[in-house]
Amino acid sequence: MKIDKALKAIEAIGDNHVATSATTPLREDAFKLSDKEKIALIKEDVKHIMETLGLDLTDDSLKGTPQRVAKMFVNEIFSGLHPERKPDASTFENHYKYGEMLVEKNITVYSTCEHHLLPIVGRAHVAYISNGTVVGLSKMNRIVDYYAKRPQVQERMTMQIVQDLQVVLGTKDVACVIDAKHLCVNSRGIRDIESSTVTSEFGGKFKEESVRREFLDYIKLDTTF
Ligand SMILES: Nc1nc2c(ncn2[C@@H]2O[C@H](COP(=O)(O)OP(=O)(O)OP(=O)(O)O)[C@@H](O)[C@H]2O)c(=O)[nH]1
Ligand SMILES: [Zn+2]
Repeated sequence: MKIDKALKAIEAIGDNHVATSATTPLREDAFKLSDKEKIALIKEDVKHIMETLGLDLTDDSLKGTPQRVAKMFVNEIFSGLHPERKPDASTFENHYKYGEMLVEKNITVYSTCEHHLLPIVGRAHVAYISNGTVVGLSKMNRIVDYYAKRPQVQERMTMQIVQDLQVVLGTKDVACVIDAKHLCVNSRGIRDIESSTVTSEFGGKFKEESVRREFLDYIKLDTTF
C-alpha cells in the first residue's frame, strides 16, 4: 500500500477521518503488511512465546496453536484494526417522520483489553434521535462489533461508537452505554469476578437530563422474549 493511502487509512481508523483522543494509536506503517504476511509473522512470535514457556510444539495438540492464534488475531479478534473492514452503514431518509428516540439495546460486545490482551465481554446500548436520516438497525450492532474487534480500553470504544454514528447519521444526538466484564479484573490480578465496568458517552440532546433519563429507562426495560 502506498504511503499516502496508508496515512488515509490511519486517519480513518479513529473516527471518520478526524483524529481525536478516541483514535486508536497506530504505527505509521500499520498497513504496510498484508494479512497473510501478518499471520506468518505472528505465527513465529506465538511459537517463540510458547517455546519460551517450555512447551513442546511437536505435541499433536500444540503444534497448530501458533498458526491458529495468528489467524484469530488478524481475521477475528483484531480485525477491526483495518479500515477496509469498517461496515457500510446504509442509511435511509426518515420518510415516516419518526421523531422519537431509537434504542438498540443489549448489543453483545466481545472485545480485548489492550493492557493484558484478555477478553472484555459485555453489552452495549446505543441510541439516537433522527434529524432526517435513519440507519439500518443491524448496522449499529456492526459498528459496535467493528470497534470491539481491536485492542481496546472501554472508554475509547464507547466514544468511537458514538463518534462514528454521529457522522453516519449527521447528528450529534447519539449516545452509548457499555457494561462489560474485563477478564483482566475478573480472572487474574484482583480476581473480582463480580465487578463490571460501565462507560457512557452522551452527545447533543442526550446531555439533557430528561433525554438521558429516557434512554437509561429503556435500557432497564425488561424485554426478554
Ligand atoms: N481505564 C481502563 N483501565 C483498564 C481497562 N482495561 C483494563 N484496565 C486497567 O489497566 C490497568 C493496568 O494497570 P497495571 O498496574 O499496569 O497492570 P497490572 O499490574 O496487571 O495491574 P492489576 O490488574 O491491578 O494486577 C489495570 O488497572 C486494569 O484494570 C479499560 O478498559 N479502561
Ligand atoms: Zn486488562
